[in-house]
Amino acid sequence: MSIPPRKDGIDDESRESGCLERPGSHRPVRAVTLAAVPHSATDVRALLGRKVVVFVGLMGAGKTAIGRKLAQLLDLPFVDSDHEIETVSRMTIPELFERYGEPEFRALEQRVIERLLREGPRVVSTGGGAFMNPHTREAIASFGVSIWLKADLDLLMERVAKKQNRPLLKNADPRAVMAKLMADRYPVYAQADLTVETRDARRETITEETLQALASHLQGRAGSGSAGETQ
Ligand SMILES: Nc1ncnc2c1ncn2[C@@H]1O[C@H](COP(=O)(O)OP(=O)(O)OP(=O)(O)O)[C@@H](O)[C@H]1O
Ligand SMILES: O=C(O)C1=C[C@@H](O)[C@@H](O)[C@H](O)C1
Ligand SMILES: [Mg+2]
Repeated sequence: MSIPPRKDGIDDESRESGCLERPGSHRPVRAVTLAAVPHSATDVRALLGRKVVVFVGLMGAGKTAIGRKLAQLLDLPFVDSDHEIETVSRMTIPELFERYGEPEFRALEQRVIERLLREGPRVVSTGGGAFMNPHTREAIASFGVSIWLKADLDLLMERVAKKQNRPLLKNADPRAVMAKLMADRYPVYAQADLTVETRDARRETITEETLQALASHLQGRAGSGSAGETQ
């Protein structure tokens, strides 16, 4: 009794040698799948040139945590705009909101981010509302590559519950506030050059995924085609 042919029509010898024969041809074709080769941080740093990497997204998405790690990989300085605002004003963000109100905070945020963008290649993590300012968006588009770190509501709420330093969430129903911010802001964040979906995974994992998305985006600009882009 002969062994019935496999359903895929590939005989065992061809499968083991990795060689298939095209129907109607006698030229063997090697059946190998080329795995995508990950880009090194050094390559990505070179592709970046003078551009600033800018993280945008909602409170708790991990802009500060992932931005800092990505900066280490790229061997670039890291600046968090919220921290920079606190340094120049010598006040905490809750104090700034309380004493001067949100519009003053937003004006200072715009000035600080514009300065950071002009100071040369670096990784900048912005505060959650920064990208909603059209002037800031324009400046980021001129000087930087923007990355939206996108997260779902449960993850954001789990993360922001740990600290009480976010004035917008000082509310009886912070989850409803966050849901409203998602509805208002996600269409604007979607204008970022890249979107990286984040989740409950190790910081190193999300950082590596971000590095690879950035590499694909920058390569797409240098050559043809791109991956991991929003638009
Ligand atoms: N991948 C991760 N795994 C575990 N914890 C994380 C991860 N990313 C961030 N966190 C934690 O979640 C919290 C929020 O992260 P982070 O401060 O980086 O968010 P953010 O986007 O900068 O928020 P904000 O806009 O309020 O500054 C922090 O306590 C941080 O340590
Ligand atoms: O989402 C926002 O509007 C904010 C986020 C924080 O990073 C701070 O910039 C501030 O609490 C406002
Ligand atoms: Mg932050």
